[in-house]
This record gives sequence, structure tokens and C-alpha cells, in this order.
Amino acid sequence: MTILDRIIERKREEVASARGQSDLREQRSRCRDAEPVRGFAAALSVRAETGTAIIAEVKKGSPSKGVIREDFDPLAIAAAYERGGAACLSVLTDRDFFHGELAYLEQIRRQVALPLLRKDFIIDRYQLYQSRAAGADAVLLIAAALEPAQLEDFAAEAAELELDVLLEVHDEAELAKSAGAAVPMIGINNRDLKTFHTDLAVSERLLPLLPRDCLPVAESGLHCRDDIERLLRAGARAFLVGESLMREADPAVKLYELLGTNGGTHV
Ligand SMILES: O=C(O)c1ccccc1NCC(=O)[C@H](O)[C@H](O)COP(=O)(O)O
Repeated sequence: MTILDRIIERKREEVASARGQSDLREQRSRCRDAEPVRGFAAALSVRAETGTAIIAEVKKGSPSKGVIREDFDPLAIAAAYERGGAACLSVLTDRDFFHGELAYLEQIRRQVALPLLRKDFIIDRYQLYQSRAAGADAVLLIAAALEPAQLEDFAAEAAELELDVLLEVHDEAELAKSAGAAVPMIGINNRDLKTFHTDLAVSERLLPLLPRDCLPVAESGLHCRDDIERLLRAGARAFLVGESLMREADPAVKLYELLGTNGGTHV
């Protein structure tokens, strides 16, 4: 059984329990009362025109690294990311494998103006409504976790909710399997989910294969400005970064480095 299989198995139990506490009808009604979305894909595209578009991830831990940051204050981290010049934020909301909480996303939404991605393992349409109700502007759909019909249906339903979808692929087969899903962004995850090894060559190989009408995002294993520049040359237009920011005492300082800025000035 792979880590993804284990996460999905647990996610099914979690979703069943969440439905028991607040059913789909209630989540739909919460969505109707939710504030307008902030335009996640649009914010990335605009930033990519003038600088480096980074999605900075609020990530306490992971299956590959365990706890990454002991003194974890999601609001302080999100504020540092905003100060440091992130274009958008990603908030891990999976509790059992990533030490996340949906409540972190709700709290960050109230304090930070940047668009937010709910970073979780979506396996049920219920989670789309739950995400929109919690204040997400975008959701992740992982090709490895879903059937082609689910990818299409969830992408369409997310669009109806005005959520931008970041569709994540690891290889050519997952890209082919997702061809029917209409999404604004495709993320190439450089992390092998079986070995946890990250390799930027994965992005270099897949970037030329992405449809031209999708914003290409490189994900995972980005540690320094050279990594960003290498994938900019390969055609990436946005970058999802977690661990290397979370390991820095002041994540804003690391962001300046990744952005190629010096506290706001491009160098
Ligand atoms: O990070 C993991 O160990 C992991 C394991 C299994 C499934 C997904 C995993 N990570 C999710 C992500 O995509 C990353 O959090 C994100 O791309 C940022 O990566 P990094 O900058 O390497 O923390």
C-alpha cells in the first residue's frame, strides 16, 4: 500500500464523519453566505508577468519529513508570507499526515488578503463545498487519487463554485488521464510519492507537454533561487514551496531569496 493509498483510505473515514456533523445541504448553504473568491489563478498570472509567482505553503509537517516546524503558528507564518511577497498561499488542511487543520484556512482567510489554496486530498464532492464554505479560493485535485470521470466532474463542480483548480500530475500517464478536466492551472509535483525523492527534472520533462491554456506550476523540492530560475527556463510560471520556507526562522527572508528580491526590490 502506498502513502497515497493510506491517505485516501483515511480521508474516506474523515469525509464520512464530517458529513455526519454537517451534511452537504448545510455546506451548500454556507457556500451561499461565503465571501466572494479572491481569484487565485488570476493573482498568479498577474504576478508571473512582472516577477516570480510563489504559492507559499503553510505546512507543519509531512509524511516524508515528519514535523518540519515545531514552533508552528499558522497565522504568523501566513502574515510573514504576505509580507515577504508571496502571490498566493497554500494551506495544508489534512490533520493525520500533515498536521494541518481546516480551521487554519478559516483563520488565515480572516487575517490575510492573499488568495488561498486548500491543500488536501479531495476524493468527494462534499469537500469542494466544505472548501468554499471555509474560505478557500482554490482546491487541489490530484490526478493519482482520482478516476478520469471524477477529475472532470470535480473540476466542473469546483468551477461552478468559483473555485480555481490546481490539477496535480506526476507523470505523462497522469497528464493523459486528466485531459478531459477543464482547469486553469496544472501543477507538476517533483516528489515521487513512493520514494519521496524530489527531482526537478520531472518538471523539466513534463512542462513542454502541458496544454497552453493552463498556468504551469512547479511543485515540491524547491530550495533556492537557482531552482526557481532553472524551472523558469523550463517554462514554469508559478511555484509551490513548503518545506524550505517553513524551515526558516523568518519565512519572509527566505521568500525574498526565492523571489530574487531584497526585501521588495528586484535584484
Ligand atoms: O510532502 C510530502 O511528504 C508529501 C507526501 C505525500 C503526498 C504529498 C506530499 N506533499 C504535498 C506537496 O505537494 C507539498 O507539500 C508541496 O508541493 C510543497 O513541497 P515542498 O516544498 O517540498 O515542501
